[in-house]
Amino acid sequence: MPRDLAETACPKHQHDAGVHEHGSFEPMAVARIVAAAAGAGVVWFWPGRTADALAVAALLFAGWPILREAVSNLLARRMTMELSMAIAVVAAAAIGEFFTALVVALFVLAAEELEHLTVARGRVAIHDLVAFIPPQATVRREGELIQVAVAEIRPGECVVVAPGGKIPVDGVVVAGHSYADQSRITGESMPAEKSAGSSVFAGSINQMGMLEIQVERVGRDTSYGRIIEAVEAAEQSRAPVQRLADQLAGYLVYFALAAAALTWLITRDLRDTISVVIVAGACGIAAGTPLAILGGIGRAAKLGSIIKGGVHLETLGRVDTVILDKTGTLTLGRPVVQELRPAAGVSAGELLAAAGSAEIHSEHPLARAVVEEARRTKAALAEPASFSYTVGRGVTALVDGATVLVGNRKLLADAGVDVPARETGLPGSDIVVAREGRFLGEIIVADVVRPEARGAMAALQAMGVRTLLLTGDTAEVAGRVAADLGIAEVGADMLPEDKLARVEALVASGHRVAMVGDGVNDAPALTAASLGVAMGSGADVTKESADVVLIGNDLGKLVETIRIARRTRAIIWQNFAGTLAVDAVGIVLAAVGLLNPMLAAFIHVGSEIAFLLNSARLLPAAERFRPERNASIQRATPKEA
Ligand SMILES: Nc1ncnc2c1ncn2[C@@H]1O[C@H](COP(=O)(O)OP(=O)(O)OP(=O)(O)O)[C@@H](O)[C@H]1O
Ligand SMILES: [Zn+2]
Repeated sequence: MPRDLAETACPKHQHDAGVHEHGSFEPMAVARIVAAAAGAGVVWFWPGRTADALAVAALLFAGWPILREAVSNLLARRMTMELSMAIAVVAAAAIGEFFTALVVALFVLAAEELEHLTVARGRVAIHDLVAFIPPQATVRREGELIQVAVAEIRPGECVVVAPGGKIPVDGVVVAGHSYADQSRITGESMPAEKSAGSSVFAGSINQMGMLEIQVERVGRDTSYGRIIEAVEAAEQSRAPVQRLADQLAGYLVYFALAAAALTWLITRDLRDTISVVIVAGACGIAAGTPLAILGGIGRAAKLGSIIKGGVHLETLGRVDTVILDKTGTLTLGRPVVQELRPAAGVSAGELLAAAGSAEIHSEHPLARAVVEEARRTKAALAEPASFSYTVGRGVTALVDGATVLVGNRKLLADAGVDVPARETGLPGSDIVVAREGRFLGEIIVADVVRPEARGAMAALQAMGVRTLLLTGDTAEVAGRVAADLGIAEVGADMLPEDKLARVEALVASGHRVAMVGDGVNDAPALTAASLGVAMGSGADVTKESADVVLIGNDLGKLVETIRIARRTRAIIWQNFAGTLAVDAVGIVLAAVGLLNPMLAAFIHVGSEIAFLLNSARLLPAAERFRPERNASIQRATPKEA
């Protein structure tokens, strides 16, 4: 069940108990760090029995969480860093090296605190998203304006948003004129003009005038709600690389303990043995990996790309083939009738009326274009008595007692209609129409290629990604679009099952395939692909089956999202390689007696923090609502209007 946005707006629900709220210091952790430092100071400056007693007390107090964690790990038969560090601390204390024990404990505690702060910062950046929707909104009920909780607003109601206010719902403007900053949803930094009929999104900021909005979606159902949901899911879901990271961290502990045993057997030097145990750190990968994934997903969300989990981010970073559907994906999906070509003895109006009537109930973009043109020219439309749709072919309807076919040449040919061959060089896709077995003529429909599509395809190719256009349209139209956009491979006249088979074949041959689509009939191919990408304007099923949704319908954002995914992968692998290198070198140095336990602890903690910060580079900057910046946009925009 989708939870309500307002309900989760309280950040308390979001954090698990172990993590500090809002990235602040926890007094108890600070007290333990201070105790360890003070204890170490006392032993160093005033050595003696009293100092030793104080040191033991400080050690018990400061080292308690490490010890407790180690014991619970031991009981759970899990090999962790806490366990090896606890062994080292206890061993050092046992041979009377209280200073060493305290300093190692100090390093471990400080590193843990830093780790918590970094991870918490990542979560704060993301929960800022949640807190962005105001809990209350102004609604018009029975003619009066009242304040209600956002959770209580229902679709169909009207909300009023004052200038400078945040838009709390997805909906359509019914009155007012303004500009909205939608950067949080679409990643688009230019404010968009809004007037009656415009769609607005929850999470955008109304910049200038009063807007009255008819509510379509509230809370988790809004585009913004889905972004939040995706990011939260990402926090919880575990990418395969995460399991690898945890395993690797476990092996490193075993390896360090084995190396320590060997060191002891050969050198009989307890200090060197302790150094070997201490030096190998793995939190840089154990904690750095989820942080990188969280950062990657958060960053993509800021662009308006919803990635539904770490596993998909990982797949996206390895995609080598991108398959695109034509209508709605490479084109705007709003085709317009260009030309009517009635057959001899048929009038243009008759052709359009027959086609328009048959298509009245079809949701297909081509059908909408035909119906729109029929309405615009006031053609005589009739309600069809029956209506059926053949996937990838077109519609068959009973209009005024006559069977009307509207679709491609195959539809008519299958019904035994004599259709003249398709002329080449038509300015768009052609729809053929027949009534009672007689060819009535052709309707030429053209769609506009998305302005960013060409640049996006070029960028994908530059990144070494193969692009492929698969469409149900004719080879001529498909070839023209592909040539225009610089796409090398084309599959035309494809039924949804042909697309599916093609995707499955590519996946089976070892390619990592992203399928980008928007239509209902793209859903199977999206599911079969290694990664399904849906356009935000697409059908709901398509968005459901997809692993990534491009809310802003911008193919350029797809390219940027792939870049983010690749960067995330690169950072995770840097951390893996770095950790292995530091640990290997450290263990060797410690075993041959070149490190003391404190230096070993310093190397352990220092390298871990370096890798953690490496991951933190991916986190999007925590951006709060900044009135100054928005005010300047507010002044700048009207000039253009
Ligand atoms: N309602 C309809 N009216 C007219 N023609 C239709 C209709 N439905 C399908 N067709 C014909 O069938 C072809 C394939 O349709 P389909 O919906 O499978 O396309 P698609 O593969 O999703 O297209 P694209 O790749 O362009 O998005 C269309 O190009 C059109 O010629
Ligand atoms: Zn560690």
